Amino acid sequence: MFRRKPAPDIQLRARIGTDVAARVEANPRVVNAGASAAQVYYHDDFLDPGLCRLLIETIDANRRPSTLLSDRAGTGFRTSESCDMDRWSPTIRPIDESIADLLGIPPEHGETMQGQRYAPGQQFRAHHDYFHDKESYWAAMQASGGQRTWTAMIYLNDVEEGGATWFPQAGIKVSPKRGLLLTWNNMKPDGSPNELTLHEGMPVVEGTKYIVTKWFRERPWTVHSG
Ligand SMILES: O=C(O)CCC(=O)C(=O)O
Ligand SMILES: [Fe+2]
Repeated sequence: MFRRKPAPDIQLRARIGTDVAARVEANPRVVNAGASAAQVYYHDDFLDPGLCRLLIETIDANRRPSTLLSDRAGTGFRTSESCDMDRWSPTIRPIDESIADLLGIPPEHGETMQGQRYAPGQQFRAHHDYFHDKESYWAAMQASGGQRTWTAMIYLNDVEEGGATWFPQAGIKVSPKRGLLLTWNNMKPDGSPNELTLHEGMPVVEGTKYIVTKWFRERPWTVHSG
């Protein structure tokens, strides 16, 4: 009898999941967040305060309303402001490379680091970072490096109140803390999308929240214009 082989992209995603998890598990500064439903880890003080401040200044100088890939979400879904960080700048590049090195993923797989700023009341409602292959954007994403595997986020400041990153189904809530890097695998260990990685950036109540986010693709990321 024939047993159908898993598609190659599923195998690739499974391998990335295993390799990255093994690498971060072996890093004494990385802590497993303890979710059984998803591979979630954090690293305290990943970025020093001076660099956090510099990134905040860059975000403030370049911010514009955040956008969404999905055509299904309504207004109010992602109300923050964002900007792309220039990966070739002498300050951003080493940070980019250190995140990639932490995970053991080649830097070329990383999308441009994105800065985000949330004022009081602003939020990013519950979503998945992986691409849904039924959505209209999928063909373009597949052509530009394929599925998103791991996400890495760094909180650039402490926030007076609110602004936690909440994974309601995996049962994890992380409060912003300057320099803390949070990372998770958007795929399951078998390489299929992990729906339990659903997460949201909860509304900021008091203060301003600044983060940078990197999404890693299964293959090298390429920008397609037009
Ligand atoms: O702001 C947060 O805590 C979450 C941000 C997020 O989910 C994202 O940028 O994909
Ligand atoms: Fe997200």
